[in-house]
Amino acid sequence: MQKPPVNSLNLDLLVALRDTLVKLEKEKCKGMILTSESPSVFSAGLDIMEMYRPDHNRARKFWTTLQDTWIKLYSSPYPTVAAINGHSPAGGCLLALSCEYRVMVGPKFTIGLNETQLGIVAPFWFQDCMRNAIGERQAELALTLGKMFSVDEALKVGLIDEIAKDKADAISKAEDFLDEQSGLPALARSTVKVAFREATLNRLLKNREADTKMFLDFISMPKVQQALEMYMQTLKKK
Ligand SMILES: CC/C=C\C/C=C\CCC/C=C/CC(=O)SCCNC(=O)CCNC(=O)[C@H](O)C(C)(C)COP(=O)(O)OP(=O)(O)OC[C@H]1O[C@@H](n2cnc3c(N)ncnc32)[C@H](O)[C@@H]1OP(=O)(O)O
Repeated sequence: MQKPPVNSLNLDLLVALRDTLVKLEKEKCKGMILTSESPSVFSAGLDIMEMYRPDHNRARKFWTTLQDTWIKLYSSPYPTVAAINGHSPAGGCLLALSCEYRVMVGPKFTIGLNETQLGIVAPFWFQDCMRNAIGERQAELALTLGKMFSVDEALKVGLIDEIAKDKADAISKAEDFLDEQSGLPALARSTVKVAFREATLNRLLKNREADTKMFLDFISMPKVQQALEMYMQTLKKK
């Protein structure tokens, strides 16, 4: 990802990500490493400006493109690794969680689904991804608190798989993971992957329109708009 300053996921970046994932699948990609050009941020998550005082049609397109991107990434037949070389809150954490393996550069960055802290709610499929990685108990604790994990905490709870000392080390560890996968029969590998992920995928596939409506209704609430405005001001003041 290369959208300075913080790889916030606006409609343009999501379209680019989705189209890349579609292309990789068509071209029978052997493996993908998702990382960031920024030296300190993997992705700041959804672009708050896409939710603040939104145009209804654009907001719908934004959300359905996010759903498409997640579905493509989560169900990709080829192996995927997140080389998390910076902070990874909310939607950034979702992207990492949707890969098969996570290597994160330590020690100073943070990762987690922090939505509760902003007065917004992580959608059920964000929650499902966290639950699938760290288990029901730890996911409930993390999501209700909107907890951002340090790299050590993330490793301990199973949110990431390995710690790297810098980006080059993260890429090298990610390549080791991909090398290990490359010797396996591709169809067997991808069938097992999709079997593990099917229930989570189907939950969104069967409820896409309801999920979109919930998002549009939610961001239309004056209280939510107020919370987003205050949050943007805090970020700008910083
Ligand atoms: C019942 C209801 C059910 C369902 C509801 C449905 C849906 C609701 C939607 C829920 C989903 C939300 C998922 C999300 O992803 S929300 C976004 C959460 N993201 C964050 O909280 C991250 C915020 N950013 C930061 O913490 C820091 O920026 C970060 C640590 C990433 C980097 O810090 P750094 O010091 O390097 O940079 P900053 O100076 O803070 O930022 C630089 C500029 O970038 C702007 N910025 C930062 N983050 C965002 C963002 N997410 N969107 C838009 N813009 C962002 C920041 O304001 C700075 O701008 P300038 O001051 O330079 O103009």
